[in-house]
Amino acid sequence: MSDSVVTSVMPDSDSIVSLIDVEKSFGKNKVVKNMNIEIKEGEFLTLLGPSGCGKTTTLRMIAGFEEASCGTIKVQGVSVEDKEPFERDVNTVFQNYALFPHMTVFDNIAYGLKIRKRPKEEITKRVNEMLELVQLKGYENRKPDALSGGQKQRVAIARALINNPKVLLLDEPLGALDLKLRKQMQVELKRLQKKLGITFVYVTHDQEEALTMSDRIAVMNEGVIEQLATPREIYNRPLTKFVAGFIGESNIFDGEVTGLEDGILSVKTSAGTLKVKGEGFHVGESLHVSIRPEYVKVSTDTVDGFNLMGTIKDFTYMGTVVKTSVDMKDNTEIKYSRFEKDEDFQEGDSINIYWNPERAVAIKASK
Ligand SMILES: Nc1ncnc2c1ncn2[C@@H]1O[C@H](COP(=O)(O)OP(=O)(O)OP(=O)(O)O)[C@@H](O)[C@H]1O
Repeated sequence: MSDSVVTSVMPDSDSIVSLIDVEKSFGKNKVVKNMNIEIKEGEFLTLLGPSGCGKTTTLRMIAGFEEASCGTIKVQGVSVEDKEPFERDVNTVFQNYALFPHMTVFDNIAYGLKIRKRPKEEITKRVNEMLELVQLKGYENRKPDALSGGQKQRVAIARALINNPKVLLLDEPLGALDLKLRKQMQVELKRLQKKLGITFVYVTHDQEEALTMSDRIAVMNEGVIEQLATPREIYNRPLTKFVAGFIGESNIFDGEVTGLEDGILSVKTSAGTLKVKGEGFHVGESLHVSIRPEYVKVSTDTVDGFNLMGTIKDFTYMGTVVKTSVDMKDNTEIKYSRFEKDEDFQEGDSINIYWNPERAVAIKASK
């Protein structure tokens, strides 16, 4: 991976979990490659990426359910290779809740303290605190079967939190919930994490969920971290073509630098010429340019530095925004979005596309 990704890793001093050159292979299949992450105490860090990119495997290595093929994993500065999962100061919440079906809510939550043989009064007090925390007071005598998906997940979270872990590992914890409940639980979980100050390492393939909840996101692709940064940075300054395409919606062009002036690059693409702000590029260099649909502007006149002509294909009403698709001469499609339909234009109209070059992102072709 690039140097710039490595330098965005936080210093070791305030990290609670460190992955240093961690790799994992199943047979000949290397599914996690050269992974370096420093997770800070109290941080909400999300591993985000498409199915099969190695998120769960990474989480399972931190938890101790999977052994790293090489590299070092530290929790609170101490290497955990030789420690069993229960000896690590981490707890895991799974997508399928993994509750004990024959036990009541109370007993499920109490489980971690019971196996540690804590006094009865302490267990009752702590379980009641947890019930309050996850808003399940009154449900203590129910069995998991008599709970909704959201309630089951709250029990799973309470059960994981009762031991006061330093780090909570969450593997797609909201994956089984319907959209509305999922959104509600996202807010609840984030609030809970802030309130308790516990470090969360969260796995999801849902980019919107990651953007909403995380302090930082590690975007993974084929076992590699492509970018590790804040949601805002990831959204506004994607470092690779993959990140630009995976997070939110983007129009992505492949092109070549034909000129540069005051930090603005002129770029030739098969759809036409365009402008983008970019540093560290030279004339003749290949690159990708990414522009979000909300920043694309249209005009009947040509705009200085741009020669992106297209024909409006259709308008799609998306609820809050109207998305317009434009056919370009190279058979690619550019999308732009507005809160309301642009009354000046109709399907079939020829238009010029342009944008503020500072809103577009120049990405090195090697990435
Ligand atoms: N025990 C195993 N044996 C062999 N291959 C495995 C094993 N566990 C995972 N893999 C493979 O490792 C790769 C990464 O899997 P992993 O579950 O970490 O991906 P993921 O990003 O969490 O995906 P998803 O979002 O679908 O859960 C996949 O190709 C998977 O098939």
